Amino acid sequence: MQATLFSTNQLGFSTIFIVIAENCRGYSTEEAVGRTPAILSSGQHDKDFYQRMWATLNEQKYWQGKMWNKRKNGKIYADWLTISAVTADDGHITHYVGTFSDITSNPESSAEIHRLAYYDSLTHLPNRRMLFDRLRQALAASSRNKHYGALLFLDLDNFKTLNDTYGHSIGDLLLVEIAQRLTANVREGDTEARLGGDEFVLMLENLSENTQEAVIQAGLIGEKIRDTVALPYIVQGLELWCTASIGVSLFYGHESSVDDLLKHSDFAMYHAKNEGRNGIRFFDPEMQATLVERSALESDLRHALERGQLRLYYQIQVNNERRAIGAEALLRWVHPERGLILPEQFIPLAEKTGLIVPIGLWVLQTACAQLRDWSTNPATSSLLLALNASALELRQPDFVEQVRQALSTTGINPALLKIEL
Ligand SMILES: Nc1nc2c(ncn2[C@@H]2O[C@H](COP(=O)(O)OP(=O)(O)OP(=O)(O)O)[C@@H](O)[C@H]2O)c(=O)[nH]1
Repeated sequence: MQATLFSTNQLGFSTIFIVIAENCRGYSTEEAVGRTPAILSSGQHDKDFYQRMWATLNEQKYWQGKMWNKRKNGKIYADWLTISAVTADDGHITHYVGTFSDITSNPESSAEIHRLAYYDSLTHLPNRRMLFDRLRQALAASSRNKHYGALLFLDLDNFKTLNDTYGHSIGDLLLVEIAQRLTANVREGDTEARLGGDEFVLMLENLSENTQEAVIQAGLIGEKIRDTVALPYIVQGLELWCTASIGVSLFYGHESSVDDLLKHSDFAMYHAKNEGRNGIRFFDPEMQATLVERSALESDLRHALERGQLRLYYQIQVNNERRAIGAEALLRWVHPERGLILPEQFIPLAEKTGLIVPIGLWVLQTACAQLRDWSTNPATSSLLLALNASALELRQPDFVEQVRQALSTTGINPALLKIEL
């Protein structure tokens, strides 16, 4: 344990700063004498901390506690600080004397030092340094497993106005709430970090091996994050609204450096700001085009049902004697501009957006209606009809009820309907 004795005048300025060890936190005796202990200040303690310390010192003439300090080389460490106020005969404080003892090697302090070095003290999210470490590991993992990853750069919109309107401490509380929402909305294993100010980064790993799919995955997660951030917040009884602009770049192995990736996402985020904020922008123009195309398709898909653009085609199945024994219902989307769209192009989108549930219900009702029509004709009345349902539909709590209702409304023989996963 290294101890350093110091003495200051009433205003806290050092008159003597005696360095017992040869080298005090990197400062030589010549450098330290005449300076205040504030040269060791790490910026980790807020105004309140110092106010409380001075109040105790002046009232009780004594204070001791742990203080996070900074060495000359910038490294943060823990000191145990003991200060006594020295008084004259009439009781007024003439100066202070104290000792610093380096307690960095205490296990508890080491853990805290790690936290200070790698985590943001306001939100407790990983900081820039931790993000860069994780990003380096993620690039190495991506180069091994050949899966894409993505870096999403979020900057809150007009946060300065919010700070100016409600005050910095409300702004701080909002930043904490936003950090919690980010954490709740990504998968375990993904990293959410605060770079500082109103800037956050999400690092997604293990996206698809296929570029287009990875773009769509990152775009969907970006949209989910954007929508989640935009929901209202209640902070100290105030209802606050805040949106974020998001820039995205994908990574694949070591194709780009860590610095470049962050720059790319930042650059894309500025594009999102310029386009009116509360938006998502990919760094790569082709990826952006994929995202725009997917968004257009999604918005069209939302209307496809009500506009009667979905069709069920029936592929007849025959037995060895080439007699029809059943049929499989095949779903197609007849898009007014794009023509016939196959399920593999729109079912994943329907599943990700939840549209699969109303679409699945339509398929079920349409298939049952078809069976009812077939039941009136002896040539088709015993045909078995098979249709596909997605796992998401089966997980709906009212799925069984919906099937029961479709059967009873149409009055068909349930044995003729086959639902395949
Ligand atoms: N409450 C709080 N505010 C911070 C903190 N760090 C930075 N800020 C403030 O966050 C604001 C960031 O503003 P900018 O991102 O530059 O601008 P903006 O108002 O968000 O506008 P756009 O980014 O252009 O949408 C500034 O007013 C900073 O003072 C912090 O830790 N707490």
